[in-house]
Amino acid sequence: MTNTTPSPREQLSRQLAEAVAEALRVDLARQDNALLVVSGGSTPVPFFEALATCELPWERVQVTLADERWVPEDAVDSNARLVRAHLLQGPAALATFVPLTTDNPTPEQGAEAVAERINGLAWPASVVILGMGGDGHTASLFPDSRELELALTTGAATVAVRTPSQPQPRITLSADRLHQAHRHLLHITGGDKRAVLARALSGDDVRELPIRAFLACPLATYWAP
Ligand SMILES: O=C1O[C@H](COP(=O)(O)O)[C@@H](O)[C@H](O)[C@H]1O
Repeated sequence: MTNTTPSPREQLSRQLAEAVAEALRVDLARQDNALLVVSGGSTPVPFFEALATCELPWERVQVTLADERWVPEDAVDSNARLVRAHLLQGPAALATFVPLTTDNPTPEQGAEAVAERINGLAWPASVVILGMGGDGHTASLFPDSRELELALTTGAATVAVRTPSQPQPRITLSADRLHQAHRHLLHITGGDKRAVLARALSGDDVRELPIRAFLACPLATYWAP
């Protein structure tokens, strides 16, 4: 007999998907469109798949990313590719997806065009779902990024980011733009990330652990082992 009990991570993804879908429904009851900002990486895949099955007027939902590697959309490590493959499926394919890259060779050259595109969306976002790396980065706000200070302080929508610890240049939504959302959720899994979050909660230096910039949003944490 096969074991059909969902794993804690699957249960977490389902709970997160239901919470996000309900938040979108609430906002869509009083406005034409609602914007969802998602993160990339490996953690959100089961959440994307669970959200894609939720009943929503998807044609009124807009989706964009908290950050992106400056790679072609069909690259294996493209967050846009991940969203298209796992979230924009079935009825959810009717959502409007706005990616964060252009054909320009660098994010510095493309950032303005991306900001223009992004500014056409239904801000403030209904929900921002943040991820977090083992170094305390969230979106592409990395502790070792040259542009961390700029990304934390600018009023612009996007910032091109160069980070010694990362192989590709990136583009990120600014902290200001992310802060403007109505709701902030953190989706993380595993003991290592729980320990990083505990460390973040016990100090206040945002440059050491950039996730600290969002702890007081308030930030609802979805964690599973
Ligand atoms: O680089 C990134 O990493 C974080 C976390 O990724 P994960 O693979 O540990 O889930 C993610 O939140 C961010 O959007 C992504 O660009």
